[in-house]
Amino acid sequence: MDGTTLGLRLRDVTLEVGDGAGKVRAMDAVDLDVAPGELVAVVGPSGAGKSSLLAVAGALATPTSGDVQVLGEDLGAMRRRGQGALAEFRRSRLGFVFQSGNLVPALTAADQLRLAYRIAGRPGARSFDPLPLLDAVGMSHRADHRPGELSGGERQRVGIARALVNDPGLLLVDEPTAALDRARSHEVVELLAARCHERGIAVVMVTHDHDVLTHCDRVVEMIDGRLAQVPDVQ
Ligand SMILES: Nc1ncnc2c1ncn2[C@@H]1O[C@H](COP(=O)(O)OP(=O)(O)OP(=O)(O)O)[C@@H](O)[C@H]1O
Repeated sequence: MDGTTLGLRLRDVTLEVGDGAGKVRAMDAVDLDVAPGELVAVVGPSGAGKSSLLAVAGALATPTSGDVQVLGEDLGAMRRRGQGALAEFRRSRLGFVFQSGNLVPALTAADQLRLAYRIAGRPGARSFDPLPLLDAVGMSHRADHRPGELSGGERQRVGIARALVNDPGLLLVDEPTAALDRARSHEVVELLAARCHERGIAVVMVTHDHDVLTHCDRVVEMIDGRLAQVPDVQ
């Protein structure tokens, strides 16, 4: 990827969901650029279209119109090559972090990462060592713990490490602090920002938590499907 390739580029993206009288414009003429190594927060009221934006950027939803480029790849063109191409792109180039970690209950922290590595189709799955990544999120001492034996903040940190196993170019993060207290929320978003800046990952983070915006490079607000920059929210 050259220096000018954006992590995410949305142009005039509209997404209509539902049918007939229930049809809703979840995204309305949205433009957004996210550079490599930039953490952009998306705020806005419930139902504004924030999750829809993540779904479109993550190739999980097809926009009604407009252009979506991820890491220089046109998702529309990729979709025309087939769902297999999109799924492969998602597995190999994108990372997702969900509310409360979304971990597999039966697996240890280390095995969560091993499984993700295998699913991502990375080479040498047998010899993959999850410890450096767990260490990077301050969790190597909990490598053998299952999610039920971890705190909310610890689960979220494992979720972040898991999202990084495929070395994603674009990380999509949905309400990472929803289950956390204030101190843990800061810790988790600080960690995301550090990883984003160190590794040059473009990050889009949906949040209701205005406390953590100070760690973000830029904040945009969605209202009724439309996106606006938020000046000086920090
Ligand atoms: N499958 C669907 N069918 C009909 N309407 C939908 C569907 N999915 C989303 N919507 C509507 O699209 C709009 C945007 O939803 P979205 O989930 O993107 O909002 P959000 O900003 O993420 O909300 P929240 O903060 O509550 O998670 C809402 O009005 C929602 O009700």
